[in-house]
Amino acid sequence: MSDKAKIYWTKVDEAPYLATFSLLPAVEKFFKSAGVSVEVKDISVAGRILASFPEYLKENQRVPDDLAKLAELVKLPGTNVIKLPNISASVPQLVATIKELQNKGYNVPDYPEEPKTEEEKKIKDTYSKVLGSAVNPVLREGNNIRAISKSVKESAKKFPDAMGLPLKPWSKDSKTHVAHMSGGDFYEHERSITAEKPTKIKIEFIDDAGKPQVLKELALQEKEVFDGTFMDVVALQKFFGEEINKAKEEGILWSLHLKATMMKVSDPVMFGFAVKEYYKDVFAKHEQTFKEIGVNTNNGLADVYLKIKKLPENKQKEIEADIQAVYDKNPPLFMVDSDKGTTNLHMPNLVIIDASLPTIVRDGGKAWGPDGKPSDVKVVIPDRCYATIYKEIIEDCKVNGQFDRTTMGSVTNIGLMAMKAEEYGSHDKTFIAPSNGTFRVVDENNKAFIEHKVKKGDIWRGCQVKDAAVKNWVQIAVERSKQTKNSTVFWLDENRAHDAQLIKKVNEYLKAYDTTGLDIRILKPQEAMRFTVEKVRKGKDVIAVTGNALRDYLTDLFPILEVGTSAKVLSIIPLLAGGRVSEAGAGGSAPKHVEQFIEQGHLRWDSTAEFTAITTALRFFEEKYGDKKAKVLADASEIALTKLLANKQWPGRKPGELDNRGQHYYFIKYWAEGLAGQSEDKDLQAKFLKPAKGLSENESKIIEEFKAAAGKPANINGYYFPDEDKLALAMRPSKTLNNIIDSI
Ligand SMILES: NC(=O)C1=CN([C@@H]2O[C@H](COP(=O)(O)OP(=O)(O)OC[C@H]3O[C@@H](n4cnc5c(N)ncnc54)[C@H](OP(=O)(O)O)[C@@H]3O)[C@@H](O)[C@H]2O)C=CC1
Ligand SMILES: O=C(O)CCC(=O)C(=O)O
Ligand SMILES: [Mg+2]
Repeated sequence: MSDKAKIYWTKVDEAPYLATFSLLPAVEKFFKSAGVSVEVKDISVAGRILASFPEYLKENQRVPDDLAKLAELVKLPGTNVIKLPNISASVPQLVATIKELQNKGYNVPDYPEEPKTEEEKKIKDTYSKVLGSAVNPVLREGNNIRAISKSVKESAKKFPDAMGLPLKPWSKDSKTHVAHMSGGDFYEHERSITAEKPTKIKIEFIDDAGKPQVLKELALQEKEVFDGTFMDVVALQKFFGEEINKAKEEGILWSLHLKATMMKVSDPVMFGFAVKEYYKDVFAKHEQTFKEIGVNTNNGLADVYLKIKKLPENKQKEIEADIQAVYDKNPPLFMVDSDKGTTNLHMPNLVIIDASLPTIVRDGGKAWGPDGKPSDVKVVIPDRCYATIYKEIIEDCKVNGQFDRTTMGSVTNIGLMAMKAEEYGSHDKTFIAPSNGTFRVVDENNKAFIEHKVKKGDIWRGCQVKDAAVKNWVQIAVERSKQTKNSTVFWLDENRAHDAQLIKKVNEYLKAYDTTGLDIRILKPQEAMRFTVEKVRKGKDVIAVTGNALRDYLTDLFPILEVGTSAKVLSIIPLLAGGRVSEAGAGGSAPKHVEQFIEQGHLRWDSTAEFTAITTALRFFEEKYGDKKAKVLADASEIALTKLLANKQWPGRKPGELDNRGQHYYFIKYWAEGLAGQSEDKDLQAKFLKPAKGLSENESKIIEEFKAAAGKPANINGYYFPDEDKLALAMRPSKTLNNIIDSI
């Protein structure tokens, strides 16, 4: 194999980070046997913080900026990355990571929430680049193909209730429903243009006294789409208030579903308004105190609990009692952890719409209440751009009942996200109106093509999509449609300004292909959901071609319904420059799994997604360079996964059951057996004969060694920045297995 044979493996956070310590040592050995080397790149929150502040660290504590390096690499033609899910950090997560690093002797600066000096402003600015969705938009330099592989789908049909949690029945009289705004939202205010030629533009704010301020200058490429919109926060808060009252009358839980991680500037602010509204009696009574101690509602109720620690005990008690009184008056909140009293409004990163909505649909419209019991729930999704898709599927379930994993079809997603498309590019173009005034987007001649009159506090957001990204997205959609002959739906709404621009492009670019005999259509998101749900209920497969946010939403929703978890999804990003990113799954980093691992020594993280990413990364070498060894390795890894699924060897939820480490063992065993059993490549066959024999003969011994280590707390001395020596020991408890792997 050529010297290009390198795979970049990302070091991330939480459960997939832990899992890597067991899986990667074996993967490195297998890859090496085909001449493929593995280079680990650290994109964890802790790693990114350390890389951002070299001047604060001792020489031996400094680390390279791996994300910046990867950002360059994904723009080169031969780059092959295996990307695992990483944290898109909220402020509370960032602060917790900083604290952990400081406690371990890394002198990184505190996060200055309200910077006063120039130095503090600089620090906050640096941290803002670590916050939120800071990795994915940078690495995803291509559009996304997320699908469920045949073997995974087959296995879900065979074992419908054993993969993830089972689907629960819906009742026709479920009171669960989606509530969204009817005006004043991003949907209503959106304005959009397509640049006819390369154009320099400015986003500016002019206050009511006429004083202008330039917020951002940027250059649009030819045929690039730019849109601007805003959320009227007075309307938003009024909407929250009304829906809180209605949920009380309806006797159901109140829940809020946003994407405060990916939409790191706009959504925490919206979240903050919900906190202020739900706990408004507390905020009214303690307004002055909260101001003095610097409570920031965007960080959730947890920030109140954190900041009141500065107050005398009796004052703390009074505030805590006032918070309790709110629960007696208001509808019960959707809970994140009812045992610990953690609510939906505790922190902005706890309930994330892509993962939270599917579980409500999966659970028959029920969500956990403060009493620890499942209950009907009001699902509040303020903005209408995407709320209607969930409305549609929930109403459909009330009429047609729960889906059936044994018969339902599959939804593949072709998601637009290349070149920071749509919401991904909005972070540095989102602004909170500093006063009443006007946001204007002007061209070189100072001619405004977008103008929004706003009130103080309104949230203004700009997005872009480059023409090359859209062209590539249409191309992938057509290719997939041709390969599968499945109905292919572009989820675009002609009544949304941005979508109207995209519809023109899609219609134009489709003309370049012979689409005879294909079913390609453009439907509004709500209608697209109706169409898709109807098809999948009949066992038909559908291709959903969507923008960035719907990519995110649908790639958790359908996999969770179809196969129990988005961890079993195959994600490939064909990079525009010619390389490939194989993403592990479509879900996140499962923080609850880490908690369980630390407390009970059981890691329930399912690595199916990593296994599929291993295969697709190897296939890249096969497809691009015709590499035979990579092909043999890829074939064997695919067969290994099929065997693993046929034997139901994925992690159970409780200690004593197979966990992530055991799952890795079986994958490695089958992979080695596959290589030893094939004759396409004699070298590989010879190399794996002995390890395959060892892995097979020692099965019961290895499983015993795993069992001996299970069920006890795992001391890894940390969460965001654990002791990696301890972690390696905890994740590799079987000496017998380690010896076999080390001998390869
Ligand atoms: N690609 C990326 O980089 C992504 C990163 N994220 C980040 O992940 C974090 C957590 O996000 P959250 O919204 O809680 O979503 P997650 O997908 O991490 O978790 C939701 C639930 O899904 C289940 N789950 C997810 N992955 C697996 C797996 N591999 N094996 C078994 N179960 C799994 C778990 O269910 P149960 O607890 O019932 O076992 C988990 O609690 C956030 O910091 C977010 O920013 C989120 C999405 C994508
Ligand atoms: O970038 C992020 O914040 C997470 C994105 C996500 O959830 C996804 O891509 O599925
Ligand atoms: Mg997602």
